[in-house]
Amino acid sequence: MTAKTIDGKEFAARVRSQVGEHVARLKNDHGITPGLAVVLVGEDPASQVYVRSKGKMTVEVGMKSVEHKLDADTSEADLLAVVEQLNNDPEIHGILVQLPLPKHLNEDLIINSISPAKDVDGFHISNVGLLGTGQKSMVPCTPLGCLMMLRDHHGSISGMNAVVIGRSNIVGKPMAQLLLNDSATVTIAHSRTKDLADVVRRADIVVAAVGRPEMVPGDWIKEGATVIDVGINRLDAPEKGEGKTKLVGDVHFESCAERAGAITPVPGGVGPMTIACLLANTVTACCRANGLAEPEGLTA
Ligand SMILES: NC(=O)C1=CN([C@@H]2O[C@H](COP(=O)(O)OP(=O)(O)OC[C@H]3O[C@@H](n4cnc5c(N)ncnc54)[C@H](OP(=O)(O)O)[C@@H]3O)[C@@H](O)[C@H]2O)C=CC1
Ligand SMILES: Nc1nc(=O)c2c([nH]1)NC[C@@H]1CN(c3ccc(C(=O)N[C@@H](CCC(=O)O)C(=O)O)cc3)C=[N+]21
Repeated sequence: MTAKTIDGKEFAARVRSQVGEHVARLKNDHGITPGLAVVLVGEDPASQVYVRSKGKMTVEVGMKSVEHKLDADTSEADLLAVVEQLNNDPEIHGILVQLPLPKHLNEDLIINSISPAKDVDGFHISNVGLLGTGQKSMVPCTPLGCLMMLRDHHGSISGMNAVVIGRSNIVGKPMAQLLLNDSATVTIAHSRTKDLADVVRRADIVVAAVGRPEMVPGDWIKEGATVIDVGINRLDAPEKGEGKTKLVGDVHFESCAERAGAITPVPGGVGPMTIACLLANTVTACCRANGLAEPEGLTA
């Protein structure tokens, strides 16, 4: 079997155009412009890539975009003050604090200082709890993007065997929760999992969120399975020229594509969907803040 490549770039463009329509309606009918604030502390290169394309796309869909770039040695008190100011700013509906934060800052403390209603990353403890109990919440963008692609491809994933490789709070765990809420049978694998190959071989859906370049080989993939590759790994690519780099995922694309039924590429898969879902979450947050009907199809 040769897999269908799920075009995340194209899917994300569709989601963004839906978001754009909602933004236009909010402006025309209610005089409201959704606003998204991104806070970046220090200069993590992966984060910078993300912040750059995010800012561009926020403006493209007609939303207000605010960026706070703080020095790597910013104190916890100063960062908390920035978050507090954004919490109280009526023109800001979504707040994202870029992770990872420099070591001297307590990530949990900072994340939980964001107003849950503005927590468009869905990382605040009350959003995590709401998602875990199947209540309306802000849903983390990367897992939400993965879920949208799975629903689009399969219609329903009810009863399917899903394996999530990785158990981080930002990807693996919320991904497993969303799959479970859609009635998949979910296994979460991690670095202590025994016989990972055999675990993955049972999966109808494989979501790889490990952070290890091309770790999942094709011979782990059940014939016809759907493979969602969350990994973003930047490698040196001397074959492209001196000093050049390339992005690869956590799955070995060519060999997995030979066995899978469908697969997401890197780049152009989950990454663009993450940003589209961030914009979708900001519109959702804005509608909720104003007591307006929220967009359909853009939430879990
Ligand atoms: N496309 C996008 O929008 C996004 C992409 N990413 C990418 O997704 C990947 C994962 O990110 P994130 O969840 O933050 O990463 P973390 O490093 O926080 O988590 C990685 C997880 O993978 C597990 N793991 C590590 N090695 C192995 C192994 N050999 N076998 C099985 N499991 C293993 C770890 O297990 P343990 O818990 O036991 O240590 C851990 O649970 C990265 O490549 C990241 O760049 C992240 C966010 C957004
Ligand atoms: N609070 C917080 N929320 C996040 O969601 C968050 C974060 N911190 N820290 C960093 C990770 C990483 N992340 C990416 C999002 C999009 C792409 C993306 O669009 N990637 C493009 C490629 C971009 C390129 O060419 O470099 C693609 O896959 O096609 C990548 C990575 C969000 N993260």
